[in-house]
Amino acid sequence: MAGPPVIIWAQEVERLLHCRELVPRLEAALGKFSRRDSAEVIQPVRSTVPLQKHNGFMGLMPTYMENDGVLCTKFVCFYSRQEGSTLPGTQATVVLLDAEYGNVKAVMDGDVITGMRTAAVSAISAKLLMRPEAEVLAILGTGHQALSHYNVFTEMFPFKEVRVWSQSRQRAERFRQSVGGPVKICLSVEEAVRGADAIVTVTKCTEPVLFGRWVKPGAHVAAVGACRPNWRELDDVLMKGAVVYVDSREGAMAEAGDVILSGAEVFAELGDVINGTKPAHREKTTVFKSLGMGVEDAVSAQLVFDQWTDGK
Ligand SMILES: NC(=O)C1=CN([C@@H]2O[C@H](COP(=O)(O)OP(=O)(O)OC[C@H]3O[C@@H](n4cnc5c(N)ncnc54)[C@H](O)[C@@H]3O)[C@@H](O)[C@H]2O)C=CC1
Ligand SMILES: O=C([O-])C1=[NH+]CCC1
Repeated sequence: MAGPPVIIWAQEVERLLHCRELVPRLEAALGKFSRRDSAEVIQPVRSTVPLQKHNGFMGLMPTYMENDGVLCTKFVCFYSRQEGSTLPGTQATVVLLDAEYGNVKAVMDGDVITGMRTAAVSAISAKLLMRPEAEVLAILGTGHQALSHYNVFTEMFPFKEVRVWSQSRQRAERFRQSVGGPVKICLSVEEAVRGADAIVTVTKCTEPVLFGRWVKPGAHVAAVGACRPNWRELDDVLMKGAVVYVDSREGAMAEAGDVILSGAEVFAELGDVINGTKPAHREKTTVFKSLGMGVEDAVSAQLVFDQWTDGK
């Protein structure tokens, strides 16, 4: 008989999950996903339930990796909170199951996983699509994803300058104090992104905040917010002028307002580039439109579980 599930909360997940081990697993998972082989990955598009009364959504993200013996789902609730609200903007829980018995093996905090795997996938997009001589990184937004992206990007790339923009100067100051390295606070999006080689958009805005006319030709943009079909972070000029990569074509056509409303063509999935079936156009302006995938949570949770089981 199966034993009770283990519970692994945020501090433990944080201790066990590291970018250097996670990145190669995510690269492999993105490649497997893009092969569309059901023995490698079954991952339906996220089911999303509106939580109208609370101005939010619950996303359910199941994934089965038969060859790897990984069965997992994440529940993620995300909200558009009022300015000044002290309630969390995102809350996620990841559940790992035994595929043969169907019992739950582990329940773990999903916030640390969501922060780290999203930033790590954005960093993989930069590894593939950003110019190697990139020096300046601009981050738009100063919330949880901004922090995880700062940490992962500065660990993986030798940027000479990191700029940040927030709607509020106070939040930008708080962000600067919370990170381990130097950050230049910019008072406008334009000031932050002009001349930047890499731009990360991690805002909760629903209208475009990043305009193509400010973006340096050849820059790479990792667009992480705007995860609903009617939400935007990037304008049409940028979407139509760039080569657009996504994590999942089906996800992008169902959920990415920046893709759906601009009518921009999706050139490839990141997994196609990893598999060598589509080129990485580093010489052009590139956008990676990220929505987040269950397979990313599954490999992250399996890594945490394996480390936990090994008693690390
Ligand atoms: N692609 C993916 O895999 C994932 C995407 N997300 C999305 O990333 C975005 C950021 O998430 P978190 O950092 O967790 O949120 P957060 O609530 O911690 O931070 C949100 C940031 O957006 C800013 N913001 C809010 N409204 C804005 C507006 N109208 N214009 C400009 N900035 C605005 C806030 O000041 C804050 O800096 C959200 O849209 C979230 O849904 C989150 C998890 C995974
Ligand atoms: O992949 C994810 O966890 C999410 N994407 C959008 C909100 C949460």
